[in-house]
Amino acid sequence: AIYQNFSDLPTTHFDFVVVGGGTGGNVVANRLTEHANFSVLVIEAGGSNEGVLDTIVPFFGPIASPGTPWDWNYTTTPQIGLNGRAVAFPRGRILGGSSSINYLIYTRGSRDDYDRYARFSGDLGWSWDAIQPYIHKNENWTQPADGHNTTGQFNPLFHNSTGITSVSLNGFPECIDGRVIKTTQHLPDMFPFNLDMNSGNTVGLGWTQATINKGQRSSSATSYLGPKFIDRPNLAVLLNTQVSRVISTNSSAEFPVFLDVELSQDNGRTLHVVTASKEIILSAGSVGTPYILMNSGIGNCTELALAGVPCKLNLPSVGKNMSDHALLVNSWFVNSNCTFEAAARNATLEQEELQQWNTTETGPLVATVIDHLAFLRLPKNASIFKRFPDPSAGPTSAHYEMAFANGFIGPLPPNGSFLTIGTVIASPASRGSVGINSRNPFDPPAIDPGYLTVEYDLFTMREAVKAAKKFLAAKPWHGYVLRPFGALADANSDAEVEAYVRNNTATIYHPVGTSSMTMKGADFGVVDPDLRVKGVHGLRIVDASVIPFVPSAHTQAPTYIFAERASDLIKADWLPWEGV
Ligand SMILES: Cc1cc2nc3c(=O)[nH]c(=O)nc-3n(C[C@H](O)[C@H](O)[C@H](O)COP(=O)(O)OP(=O)(O)OC[C@H]3O[C@@H](n4cnc5c(N)ncnc54)[C@H](O)[C@@H]3O)c2cc1C
Repeated sequence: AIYQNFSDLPTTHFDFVVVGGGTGGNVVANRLTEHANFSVLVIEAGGSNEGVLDTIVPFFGPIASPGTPWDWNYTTTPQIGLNGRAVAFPRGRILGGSSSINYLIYTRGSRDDYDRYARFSGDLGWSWDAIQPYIHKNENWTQPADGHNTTGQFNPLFHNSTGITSVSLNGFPECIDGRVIKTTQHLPDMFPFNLDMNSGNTVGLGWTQATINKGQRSSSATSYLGPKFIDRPNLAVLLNTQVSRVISTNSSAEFPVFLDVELSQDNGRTLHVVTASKEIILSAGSVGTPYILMNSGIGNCTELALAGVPCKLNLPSVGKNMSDHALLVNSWFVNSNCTFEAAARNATLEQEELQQWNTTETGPLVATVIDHLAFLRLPKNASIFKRFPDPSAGPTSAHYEMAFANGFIGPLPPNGSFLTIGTVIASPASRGSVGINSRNPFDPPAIDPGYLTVEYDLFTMREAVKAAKKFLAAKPWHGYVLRPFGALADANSDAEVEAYVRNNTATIYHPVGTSSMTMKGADFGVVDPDLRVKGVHGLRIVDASVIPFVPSAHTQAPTYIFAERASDLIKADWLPWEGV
């Protein structure tokens, strides 16, 4: 059941307490409550996702954040690599977490990404081959909303309908689709067509797959906590409740045991405690999880002391090692009346589209704004590799990504129709952190993603912009693309492109690694390969923060995959006789 008020909870004692009802947390809550003997409480800072239109209509993904009630509304620290700019850093604050406010793109990552996780953690269970059952447990492949013929747009060999979260191709064609695909035929060496970037090989250009169920967003709230599951008697979900700390009952012991969770429904004025008898699962995401650890005295003791927080366990990697995907939104004026702007500049048409979605769940609003993605590699002989090692996981991972949209993304300029190619550093070398400045857990953390602080990343984004220009110089775009929009118009020489990159780059919202998994016994990292927090008992982490390197992919599917395996690891510890 779902509870709004702490005082309505039938008990304050549960087997497992899951902190954060987001992407990873709701997977664990679902899988653990498959066992009638396990009681689970999920604590979520945000409110219900029910009826929140901006989080239901797939096309509205970009307006679900930033600056909305469903976003934590964080801002980064001033970024040296971005000429001192601080940028918005959205994180979902609503049941479903970031899976309720993201852009719905479904990409698993590459074989090399997972094989690197396995090597790095010393646990073969994280390898590409080993995680396949967890992809199946998560994915429910679904027909697109318009029921169109999907032959040639994906490879059915790599999909299945046995899982919980719906995934489909976009259910509405965009007017640029033909041109995008034709360009792969005109420039096959640089932009090869990839029938399915979820096959283990991400490289190439293909059709977007997205977490959409017949025209509606499929989030961890609508899927893992959907009607089939939410009424389980052993599952309780408490909304509008922020966890401030986890508390140990024997902090002087060599191995402190953390089983109490401190929480508040009024920003810290009133504090309550709930208790787990088996484990606390931290699933508060790449910002929330390390921040809860630090507020609990688990982190770099010197830094905790500066913030006035008494240290319980010196674990210096907490909050460090963040890798995120920097994004640059590049737009061009185009000669078309068939872009997003047609409706965005016409209130009547906009209303009709919403009406159509409302009545039949068809039309332009059933699709995410991105119709194609390309994951691409720098040439082997790129000059940067003389000075920097290749940070990608291997040949099936990309160095950079391009995301195609049939219009402008963001506040609309007064005139014109647009084409947008977002360029992304898919395998960045820069690293950032989540830090603590205050002993009040309800104050925001200090988020420093360190964008473009390594020269390799600047080079790669520069080459990505040049690649986008080459893409649009191909024949299919002749007569369609008119001219670059904004500062892109003046970005011609390498130096000018680099200046444009520093002045305009922000994030595509994929931070990972702030509670990184490392080998058992390693003297760095935050969790072991079974995702238990090093040096304590009672705490496990199940969210994107454990992923040691950002994959060559958008990060929701990897988070689901990690959480599905994590659920089996937890069951293996508490139900060993079931042989999971
Ligand atoms: C705007 C945006 C667009 C994105 N687009 C895409 C995309 O198109 N495709 C894709 O694959 N990925 C995308 N991502 C990334 C992807 O959604 C995330 O990587 C993934 O959802 C992270 O899952 P998580 O479980 O780690 O965290 P989350 O899903 O963010 O869950 C964390 C939960 O914990 C709660 N929480 C945090 N702190 C506390 C606390 N102290 N007390 C109680 N609750 C707390 C939060 O409110 C939240 O519900 C996007 C992300 C954003 C923000």
